[in-house]
Amino acid sequence: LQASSEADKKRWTLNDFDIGKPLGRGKFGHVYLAREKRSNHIVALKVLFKNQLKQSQVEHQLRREVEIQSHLRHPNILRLYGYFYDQKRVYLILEYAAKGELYKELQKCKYFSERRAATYVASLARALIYCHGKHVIHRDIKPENLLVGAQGELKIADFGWSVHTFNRRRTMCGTLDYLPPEMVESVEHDASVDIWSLGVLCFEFLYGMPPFEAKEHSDTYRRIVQVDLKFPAKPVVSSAAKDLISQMLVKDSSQRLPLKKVLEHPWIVQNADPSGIYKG
Ligand SMILES: CC(C)NC(=O)[C@H]1CCC[C@H]1Nc1nc(Nc2ccc(C(=O)N(C)C3CCN(C)CC3)cc2)ncc1C(F)(F)F
Repeated sequence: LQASSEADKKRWTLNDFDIGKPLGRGKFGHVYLAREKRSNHIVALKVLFKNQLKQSQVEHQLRREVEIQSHLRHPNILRLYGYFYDQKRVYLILEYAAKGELYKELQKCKYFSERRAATYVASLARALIYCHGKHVIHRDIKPENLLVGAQGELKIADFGWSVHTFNRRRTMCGTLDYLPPEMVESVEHDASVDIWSLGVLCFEFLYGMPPFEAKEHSDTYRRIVQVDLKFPAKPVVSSAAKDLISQMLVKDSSQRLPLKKVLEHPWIVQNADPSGIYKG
């Protein structure tokens, strides 16, 4: 698509696109496969209803997130090419991830092999190092927010909702599982919240469930703030993987393993495919 410096330099309209099949439902509307007519470029078109955005007071957050997202350029971060709106809807022109939603793949496989998990964790660590380098945090990296590109590469695709779910609303409806202690206790937090969430994600990749899961929210809260980390006996997971997870799920955010050190951890070095692509 027209690589403009600002996503909104080009005035896009619906007429610029042929709309294809629906890809599924996002929180505030549907996502469609679409083709930009001039370039024949395939994209995903996310349609958000203005009245729903208004009801949930997310318009300004969406605007800020679109602003951030349109300036991020990384192979493991889903591109936002631009946006436009009409009377009732906002349309986001997004990169199409050909292999769909990672959480569905995780549900299907139950849990991933150590090589697959390590490859994904390494590519996410690289994406987060890039984001932190641009002072962008809260890339809400739970499985539901990860998509898979045509070559099997992971794409962080959460823009918008991480800010939305991140504030008090997340404690109302979104999953708590990924919240680090300082967010559960709603005290100051910084980029190290993403190290915690990556640790939670690594655990869920290997065991098929997040580490502090509990029936009641109050129990999940308690398990998080107490860092009640227990590794199940099954499936069998290497001690190197458990060591890495234990160094990321640390209550004191300043003591969490820095992302650069995550990439140097023996478990990652020995298991992650350097290309960031899991070849099975
Ligand atoms: C991160 C965010 C929270 N999630 C989302 O936005 C979700 C909400 C709905 C779709 C997805 N959003 C996107 N999805 C894709 N690709 C894609 C998705 C699904 C399939 C798939 O498995 N089917 C169509 C299958 C095909 C088989 N049938 C049976 C079921 C659906 C294949 C490719 N690319 C970009 C986006 C994006 F993000 F740009 F919008």
